[in-house]
Amino acid sequence: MEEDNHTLIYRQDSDLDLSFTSCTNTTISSSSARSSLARSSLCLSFNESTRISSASVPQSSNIPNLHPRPHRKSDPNWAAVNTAANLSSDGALHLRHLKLVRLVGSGNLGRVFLCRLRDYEHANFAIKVVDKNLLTAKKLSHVNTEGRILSSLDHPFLPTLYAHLEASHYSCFLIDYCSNGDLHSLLRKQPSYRLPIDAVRFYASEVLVALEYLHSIGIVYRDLKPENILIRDDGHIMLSDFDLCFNSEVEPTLDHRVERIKSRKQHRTRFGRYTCCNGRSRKYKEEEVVTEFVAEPTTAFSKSCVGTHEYLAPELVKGNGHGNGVDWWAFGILVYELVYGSTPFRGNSKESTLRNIASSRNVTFEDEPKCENPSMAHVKDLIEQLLVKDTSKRLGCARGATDIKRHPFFDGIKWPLIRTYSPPELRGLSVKKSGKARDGLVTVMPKKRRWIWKGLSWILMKSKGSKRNLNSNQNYYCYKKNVV
Ligand SMILES: Nc1ncnc2c1ncn2[C@@H]1O[C@H](COP(=O)(O)OP(=O)(O)OP(=O)(O)O)[C@@H](O)[C@H]1O
Repeated sequence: MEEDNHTLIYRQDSDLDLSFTSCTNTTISSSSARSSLARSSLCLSFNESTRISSASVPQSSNIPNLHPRPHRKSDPNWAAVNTAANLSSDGALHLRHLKLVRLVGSGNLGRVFLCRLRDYEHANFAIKVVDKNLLTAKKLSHVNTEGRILSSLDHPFLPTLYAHLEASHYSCFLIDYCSNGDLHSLLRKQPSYRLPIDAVRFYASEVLVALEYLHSIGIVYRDLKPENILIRDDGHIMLSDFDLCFNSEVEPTLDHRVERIKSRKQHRTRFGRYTCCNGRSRKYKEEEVVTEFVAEPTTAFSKSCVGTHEYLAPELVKGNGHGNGVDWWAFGILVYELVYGSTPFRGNSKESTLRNIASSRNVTFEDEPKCENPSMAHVKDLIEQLLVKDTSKRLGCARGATDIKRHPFFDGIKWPLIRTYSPPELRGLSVKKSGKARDGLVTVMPKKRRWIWKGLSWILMKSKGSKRNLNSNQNYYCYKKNVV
């Protein structure tokens, strides 16, 4: 048994719970079961032997020790798991501590069950059970990749690995349970399979932040699609399925960019009040140096053909090697699908879809009645900039999410506060209110509080005596370099 503060690795099969097999006939929960139309991921190995990046091959089957997880320290699920482990005679979590509730789905590698701790009914977990006897060496290496990556994550929009249990020929990962199923099933419940534009912005923003985190620790995800975006009970997302990821080096930088801002010049009057020049408001263009944190694995390189047909980037289809850009292409396809209910290059067969992606055909949008909503124009522009076939011109490839966040489609989003935004109200989505959520994506603060915040930030700026501010693009999560 190995244990650190956060993960308990069970190594003995003394309490092997054979209900993994007996549970398979249980009905799949409708909220979390994946729709039968879900698209399966593709993993071709014909290219892999030649020039695959060494970082993409799992070096060992061992899950490394976890780094501290500052963002989930106060998570009550951790407390429940630790309590169960501490009460055990050897201080370890075992399969016997868990009670399987029902099967929620099956994938390429294994089955996922909803489970609870036997002595604590209030916390739901998902356990992914992999029967290693049934897997080929290639699939086993995917399980190892998934385990290594899960053990390195610490982000609200990514799963927390509470325990990795090895029992006989089963490998089990205990992670967060997402009661609202996946975004693909949710999309199927909407009229014309489309989401309202504000809901698109909500999910796109959360996915963007999750991808930003993965890239900042050198992980290229490669399997972005609505099927892999799970929805937690509070309505926020959790990306899942890390078996197709690959690792790369990443060199973080702090970039300085000059931004022209509009401001109103103000003078202090002798009465001590603020007023505008000549009593009228005048706009001045000012320049401000904005410091941005950029950590994008621009040197990532792999030749394996993995992903899901409709979401594959052209460079991946052509098989000459690909890097970080495949995730930004897939992000463009995702946004398109959320807006239009289908993917832009889909053909009558998988082959014709691949041909459309590899062709020089650009993304097109269906004719719509004239729409007054400026967000529609913005979202189309965002999609066009992401679905650029030439990676050197594709938005995100050079500086990652930092550039994408500045796109007008995301105007008004306060990135550091993203977790506090209320999820959209959608058919088929049942959200447990935490009481802390803000209403709407672009929350307007009461006037009095706005002024207090402005005052505070002015005082902070003065006290630092610096002309350079970090703008809202800065990353607030704990950055870890090459932890995987
Ligand atoms: N944490 C979770 N909470 C709720 N449902 C989950 C969770 N993880 C997975 N599922 C569901 O279980 C099913 C299987 O998930 P899993 O990740 O094993 O398969 P998959 O995504 O098909 O994997 P692969 O793409 O490797 O075949 C999916 O329908 C998924 O929606």
